[in-house]
Amino acid sequence: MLSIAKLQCQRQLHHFNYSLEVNPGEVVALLGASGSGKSTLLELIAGFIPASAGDLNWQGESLLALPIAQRPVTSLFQQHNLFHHLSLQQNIALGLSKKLKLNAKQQKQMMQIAEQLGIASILNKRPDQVSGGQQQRAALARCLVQNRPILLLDEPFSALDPMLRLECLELVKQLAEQYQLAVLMVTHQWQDALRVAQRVAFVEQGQTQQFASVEQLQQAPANPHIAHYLACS
Ligand SMILES: Nc1ncnc2c1ncn2[C@@H]1O[C@H](COP(=O)(O)OP(=O)(O)OP(=O)(O)O)[C@@H](O)[C@H]1O
Repeated sequence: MLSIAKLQCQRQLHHFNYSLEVNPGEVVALLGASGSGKSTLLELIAGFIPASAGDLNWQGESLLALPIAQRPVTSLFQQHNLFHHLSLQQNIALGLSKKLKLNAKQQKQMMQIAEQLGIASILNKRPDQVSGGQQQRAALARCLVQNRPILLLDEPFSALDPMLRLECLELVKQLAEQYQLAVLMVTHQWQDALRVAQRVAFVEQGQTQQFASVEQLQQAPANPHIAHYLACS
C-alpha cells in the first residue's frame, strides 16, 4: 500500500499537509481547485521536492530517503511526456534503457504492452505523426515497461476529446487491476473520478480536507466548498 501520513512541505508562503492511502490495484483521484496543491503532492511522492515532515511509505518501507531514480514511481503528465525527435518505440524504450538497447525479454514485454494499448502498428512513427490519444498511450506504455508499482497521473487525458478521454480512463482502471498498480490521478473532473476511482482525496489550501470513497464524498461532502466543487465539475 502507498501510505501518506501528514506528509508536509513548504513552498514559498504555502504549507502543505497530506494524508491518504492507495492500495495496489486501486485508482485514487485527487480533486481540488486550481492551485490547491494537487501537483505538489505528486512532486513530493516522486521526490522532486523534499518533505519537511510526515511519512511516505510503500509496502511499509519509507520512500523519503530514496533518490528520484530509485523510487518505485512513474509519472504521466498532461503534455511533454515524449521526445518529439524519437519514434514512439524509442520513447517507450527510453523507460528501460537510456541507450535504447533492449534485451529480448524487454523487447517482448514492450511489444506486449504496445499491443495491449493499441499502438503496436504505429511504433515507428514520431509523436507529431500520431494523435494526442496515441501519444498518451505511448507515454503510458513507457511508464508500464518500467514495472514500477506506483503510477502518478497529472491530468494526463484532459486535452483529449471526451470519447478518447473516457477510453483512456477505462484503460487506466484496467491496467491498475491487471498490474496491481497504485494509481494516484489528478483530475478536475468529478465525472472522471466517478468513472475510474474507488476513493477520492479532496485537496483544499494545501491540505487533504477529505479522503473518502466516491460515494461518501458525494453523499456527505466535508464542507460547502467541496459540495460546490462537485456540483460544478
Ligand atoms: N515550483 C514552485 N515554486 C513555488 N511555488 C509553487 C511551485 N509550483 C507550485 N507552486 C505553488 O504551490 C501552490 C500549489 O500548486 P500546485 O501546482 O500543487 O496546485 P494544483 O492543485 O496542482 O493546481 P492546478 O490544478 O492549477 O494544476 C500554488 O499556490 C502554486 O503557486
